[in-house]
Formats: sequence, C-alpha cells, structure tokens
Amino acid sequence: MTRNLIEEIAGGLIVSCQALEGEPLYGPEFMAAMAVAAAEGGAAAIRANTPQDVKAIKRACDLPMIGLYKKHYPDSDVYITPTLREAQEIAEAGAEFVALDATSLPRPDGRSLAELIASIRETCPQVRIVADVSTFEEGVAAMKLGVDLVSTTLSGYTPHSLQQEEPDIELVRRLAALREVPVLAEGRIWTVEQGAACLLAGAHAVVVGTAITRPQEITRRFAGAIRSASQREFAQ
Ligand SMILES: CC(=O)N[C@H](C=O)[C@@H](O)[C@H](O)[C@H](O)COP(=O)(O)O
Repeated sequence: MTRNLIEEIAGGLIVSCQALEGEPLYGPEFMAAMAVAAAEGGAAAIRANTPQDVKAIKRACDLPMIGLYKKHYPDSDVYITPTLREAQEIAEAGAEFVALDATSLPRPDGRSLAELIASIRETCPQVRIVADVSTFEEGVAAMKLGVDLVSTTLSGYTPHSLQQEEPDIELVRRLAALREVPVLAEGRIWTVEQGAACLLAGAHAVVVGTAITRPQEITRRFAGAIRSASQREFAQ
C-alpha cells in the first residue's frame, strides 16, 4: 500500500534544516544531525535544500522529506528549484516532495510554471509537488495547476508580496479557506503561539526553519533582546 504522506504530516511540525554556504552549519553532516534532532523532538517531516543534504538526511532519518534546490540563474529572481533539472535531482536524491517557486516572477529558462509542473509529473511521477507562493493569487493559480500542497514560503520575499516581520497568517487563512489543496504555513514562524495560530487559521502543517535550525539567528535574537534589556536596566 502506498503511504499517504500528506495525511501523515497533517497537524504536524515540519522542520526546515538548511544552512547555506558561508553559514557555520553548512554541510550535509550538520544538516543530517539537525534532522535527527528534529526527529527525536517529534517533527513530522523535514524540509531541506540541495541533493547532497537531502541524501545525507535520508540516510540518517526516515521522516518524509520536502526537498528543494536553491540555485541562482542570471536574469531571474526565482531560486527555489527553478528548473526541471533541479527538481529531478531532488527527486533522485530520495525526496518524496519537491518544493518549487510558484510565484509570478519570470522563470530562468523561459518555461512557464505550468510547463515545469507538467514535466515533473511526466518524468518524476512519484514525487509530490509543493508550490512555494508569495500571494493569494499565486496560491490559487498553483492549485489550478494541480499541485499537491501550497506553502506560504515566499510571502515577504517577492517585491509584490506583503512585507512584514510576522508570519503571513492571513495568507494561510485565505488559501486554506478555499479547501482545494492543503496549505503549509511557512516563513518567519518564531514562536509556538504563532505556529498554533497558523493551525487555527487552517494550515495543514507548520514549517519552522530558522527558529529551530539556525543557531546564529537564534543567538542574535537572544543577544539583541538581552542587550536591550540590560540597557533599559542601566538607564534607570
Ligand atoms: C524565503 C526562503 O528562501 N525560504 C527558504 C525556503 O526553503 C528557507 O530559507 C527558510 O528557512 C524556510 O522557508 C523556513 O522559513 P523560516 O526560516 O523563516 O522559518
């Protein structure tokens, strides 16, 4: 019997384990250890970048994997699994899901999102597709193209989307209310309260990255808050 992974991750926490080149934890061994820690803590799935990280994590832990491949091409701002080539590499690395940019930004190879999705369906029929969107309209368009999940990943990261420090819970709410395709809440979720609010807004599952897996950012947040608190203390 094939597993219903979308059902399995319902109501769960998906931990995004990503470190880019130049970050202290860059490297598949670190990301694999991070994923094992996330699994021990009760994560329902992992989200990870690059075929190398996906493979290393898959060897170390058996949670469902949302894989993506960040790559920058000239003349395009689309960088999350921009073309079929990256999607295929992620599927070959063993990811059950592939996440890709489903925004309205111009794509690097001149192919439309519809063409990309159709080619993935044809060449990697086993992989489920997660559409990373930045607006409601993009979410609706991705749903019409038959993606398996929509994630609010890119809200705040395209010039035409809402720019805010908080997670875009309103986008989760509006997309989930359509009851068409399950919606993942993702992006700038820093507290358990925000995660719970996303589920109450109708999210199928919640993706948390930086707040769990980027220690330099977690430290920066604590250090800044503690410095401000101590300055307030001395100012009195
Ligand atoms: C915008 C973009 O490139 N987002 C990336 C997508 O995979 C990752 O860098 C994020 O860490 C991930 O979306 C989780 O979000 P947060 O780290 O805010 O919890």
